[in-house]
Amino acid sequence: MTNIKTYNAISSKGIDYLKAHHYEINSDEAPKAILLRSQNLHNEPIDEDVRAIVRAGAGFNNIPVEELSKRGIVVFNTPGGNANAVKELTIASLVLAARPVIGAIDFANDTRGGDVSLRTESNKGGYRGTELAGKTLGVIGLGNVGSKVANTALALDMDVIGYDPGLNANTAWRVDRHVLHARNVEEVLTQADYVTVHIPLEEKNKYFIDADKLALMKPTAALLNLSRGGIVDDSAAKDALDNDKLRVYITDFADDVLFDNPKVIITPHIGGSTIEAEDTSALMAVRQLDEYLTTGNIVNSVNYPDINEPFTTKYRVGIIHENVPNMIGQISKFFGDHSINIEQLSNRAVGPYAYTMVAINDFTKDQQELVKTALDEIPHVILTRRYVNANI
Ligand SMILES: NC(=O)c1ccc[n+]([C@@H]2O[C@H](COP(=O)([O-])OP(=O)(O)OC[C@H]3O[C@@H](n4cnc5c(N)ncnc54)[C@H](O)[C@@H]3O)[C@@H](O)[C@H]2O)c1
Ligand SMILES: O=C(O)CC[C@@H](O)C(=O)O
Repeated sequence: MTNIKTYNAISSKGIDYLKAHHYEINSDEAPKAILLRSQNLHNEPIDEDVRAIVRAGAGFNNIPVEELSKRGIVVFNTPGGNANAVKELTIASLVLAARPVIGAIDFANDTRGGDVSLRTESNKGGYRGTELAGKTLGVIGLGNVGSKVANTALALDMDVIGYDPGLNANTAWRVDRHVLHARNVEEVLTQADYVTVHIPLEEKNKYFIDADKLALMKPTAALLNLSRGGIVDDSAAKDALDNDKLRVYITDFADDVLFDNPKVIITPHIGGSTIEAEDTSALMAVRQLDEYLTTGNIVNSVNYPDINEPFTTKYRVGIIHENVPNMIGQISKFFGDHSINIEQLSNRAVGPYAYTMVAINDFTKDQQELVKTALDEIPHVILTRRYVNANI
């Protein structure tokens, strides 16, 4: 049985799927894959036998992707699996930024005893808020979460301006045509009454919202961060709040500098914490993992290109290699030189890496042995795996 090591609370739907597909979980065997949520893997040794790491979730800044890529370990995430959950908490956060709901609930509870009705009615004036309708929402990052937030805000009668230079033909269609596309982030920051960030924590996005960007925002604006700690410079946000340059800051990421500030609302990283999102993300994760381990198909990898082909031959060889010239030539020559007939060859590259999948029907034991030992010797090949079609 293939052992999968897990971290964090993975939905039982995902665990049951693995068990039903002949995997064992956290046994004494060396693990072939790791399944996790927010566990920080940066300083953890990764077992020699590990072939894949799957993040049941969107953000993968807790995984040392660059180092794993050099070892041929495929890292997956589950894009969109929890986007609706984050969207809903973002909308709740918008409401909390517009109306003093938390203070009002505390006040209502404190009126216990005596003529409750009279006391609540006569003091509720302190809990008046504003409406979202007619205000401008700025959405930074229009991916799986940001596009949903932008579209939903339109339904709340907000004007929405979005910024995402990474949109492409496949992703832009998700954004409603009534969302205004900003040419730069400054346009969003200067115009919005509410700014919400939905971008990954990559090197280039560290402290993306810093003191300079905060200074561009309206002093009456609210800032929402349900992306990651580290995307907003929390100290700069605190300064802006303390100096009345920002009205309210709502974040899903606790930070010491933010506690005990009446203008801050902190939730404990619960954006994706719904039953539905945890089930969906875990199921996506384990299906992608099983598909890779049994067929070589790569779906939703963050470090290698996706190749997802029907497995119609008896065998396949998956070759992870660097994205350099003449790899397909050398790989095809290798198969030709050893009289192995290629039924189909797929190749895709992304950044410094590429993946080649070779489909084969007639494949003798000697040839299979040769592929295992000699194909890896081609310069720039990182690793080679053979897959056998159990249905043929
Ligand atoms: N709070 C939570 O529990 C929770 C849950 C899910 C996701 N997240 C976080 O939210 C992030 C976004 O999630 P998603 O599912 O929408 O990811 P996604 O990959 O679908 O979308 C991210 C978008 O951000 C854009 N982007 C990147 N850098 C940008 C920048 N500097 N300016 C503008 N746009 C930029 C990309 O082009 C992409 O379209 C995740 O990376 C994760 O860190 C948090
Ligand atoms: O797993 C979680 O609880 C959080 C997930 C979230 O941060 C994500 O990036 O998808």
